[in-house]
Amino acid sequence: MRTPYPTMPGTFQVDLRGLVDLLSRHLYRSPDVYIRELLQNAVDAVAARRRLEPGVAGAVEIEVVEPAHGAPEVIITDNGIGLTGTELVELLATIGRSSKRGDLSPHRDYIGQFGIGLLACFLVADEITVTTRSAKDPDGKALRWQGRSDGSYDISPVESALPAGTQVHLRARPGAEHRLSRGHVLRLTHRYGGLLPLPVRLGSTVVNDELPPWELPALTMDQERENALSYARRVLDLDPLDAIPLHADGVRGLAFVLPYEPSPAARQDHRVYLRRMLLSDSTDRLLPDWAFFVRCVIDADSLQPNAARDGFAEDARLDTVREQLGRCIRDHLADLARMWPSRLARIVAVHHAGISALAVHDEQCLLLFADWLPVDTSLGRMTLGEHARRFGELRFVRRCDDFRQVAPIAAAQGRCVVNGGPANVSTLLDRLAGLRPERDIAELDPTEVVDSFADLTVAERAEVADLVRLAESALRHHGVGVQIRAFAPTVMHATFIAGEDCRVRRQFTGSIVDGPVAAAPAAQLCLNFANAAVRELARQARQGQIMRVRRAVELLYVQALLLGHHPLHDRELSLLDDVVLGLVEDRG
Ligand SMILES: Nc1ncnc2c1ncn2[C@@H]1O[C@H](COP(=O)(O)OP(=O)(O)OP(=O)(O)O)[C@@H](O)[C@H]1O
Repeated sequence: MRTPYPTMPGTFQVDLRGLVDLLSRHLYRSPDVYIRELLQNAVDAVAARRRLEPGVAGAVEIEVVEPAHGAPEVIITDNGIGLTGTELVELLATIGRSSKRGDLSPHRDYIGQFGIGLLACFLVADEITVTTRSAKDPDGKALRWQGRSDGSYDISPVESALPAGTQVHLRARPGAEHRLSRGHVLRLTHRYGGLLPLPVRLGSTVVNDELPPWELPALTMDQERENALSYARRVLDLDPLDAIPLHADGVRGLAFVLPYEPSPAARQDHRVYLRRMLLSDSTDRLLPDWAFFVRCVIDADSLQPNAARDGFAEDARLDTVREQLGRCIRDHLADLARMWPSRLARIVAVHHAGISALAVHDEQCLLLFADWLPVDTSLGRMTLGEHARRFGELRFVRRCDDFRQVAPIAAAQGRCVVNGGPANVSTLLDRLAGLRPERDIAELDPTEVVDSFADLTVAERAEVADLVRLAESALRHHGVGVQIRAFAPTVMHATFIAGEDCRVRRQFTGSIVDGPVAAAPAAQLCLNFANAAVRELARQARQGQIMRVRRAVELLYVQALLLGHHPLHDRELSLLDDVVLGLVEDRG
């Protein structure tokens, strides 16, 4: 009995339509890559011929035929190695077979390697016609291979004598006509082949008459920089803050410092060429993550493209190049610090958030940028370098809330306290303290600020004794003690002083008090004797205005909490409500 399946060993069949669909939907970003694949095959074919005949001058010609009726056609001709009959069958009619791969690794002279690039033509045409004559066989005839998107193909001899090389002919499939129009092909050829090192002509126009920006003639470094900056303006539509020359193993290029702060989550859209052929202008992961403030243009001849050709394969070589490119950027910035500090200051002003993130992990970077990083202080925003020049020692608080509380008091005393609250700042200051001990950088405990307040004289203490007693009894069940000192600014009635554990307790339990009221209060309300209203309260306390004084103290307590950005919990809200009600009813 016959089985419904073959019992002999078989070979895989490929559904070409399915494969083309896969390429167009999942591998390539756009059907326009067909021009890139054709150009790349032509350039590789010339490279292969040069291995055979070293002096040969390669050339690529593109012709677009736009008939009045009917679909446009594109013909691309090269004077490369060409193909023999056997190679036609083996290479063109076998998906995944490539002449450009060595046994183990891809050949360094070629851009292609996967043996699927030609299939990209099926994204825009139903039929590919390749007419070719091999340079390896001078007496051989030219051959024509016609492949169709249903997977069938024919090979036939060509009677007319043709020079060695290959011609690929495409007719636009319905719906893809615009992709084969002259204007579109010119744009694509210019985009993908604009820097190719052999002449590429479309009709009589040479498409690639430009040099890469890093090869433009320049007599001075300033001219070199100007060349790079004007390239960025013209080609990338970017007005960069600076241009950084890039050199790595088999890689040349430029990095442009973005004139705006990019989101750290944004892709790094780099423009990358492989052997002078544009792979993509939105390649990610070419630089270390920290370098998100630059956009690069590079040409590589040592890296392997990925199959989609929109970037490079993640391998050890890319790791090395990434590291080397990162070093170029870092060295350049170090040069700026020494020679053009104002240029560096402009860069840091725009990108300090990114640079701080980098400096957290990178000691050298921290030392390099430390003086240029801006920080908020009680005396205004300034760079760490300026701070060091003006104040010597640096004291910082870790949290923005502490800073808000301490800053007005410190400022009134002419004291410079740095806000370590924003992302990375206190981590950087901790690291800098270790790396540069001579800078005398240390954390300031916000409760220490009270130590700088003036103590009252014996007479003044007697004057405020009743107020202290009343205030303590009003705030005891909140776990808050009371002191009276004199401090600037005089408009400030009071400040709330709480250590970190008290703050945490407040945050999680809504109360400073942990269980029964503690013997020693965990936090202090420090009333300001230099403030006129507080002195008036002391007077009223002496006159026995108990309720009025209690209400005012409760109000000052809530006000001090708000000034210190401590969230109000039910206890304080109802206290505030009570005070307001008292005022409205005039119970004071
Ligand atoms: N213009 C050409 N001249 C000579 N040989 C060619 C030409 N175009 C294609 N070929 C041959 O056909 C093979 C398959 O081409 P294809 O573009 O599909 O893949 P590839 O260039 O080898 O690799 P990749 O998929 O990475 O582009 C090539 O390896 C090459 O041998």
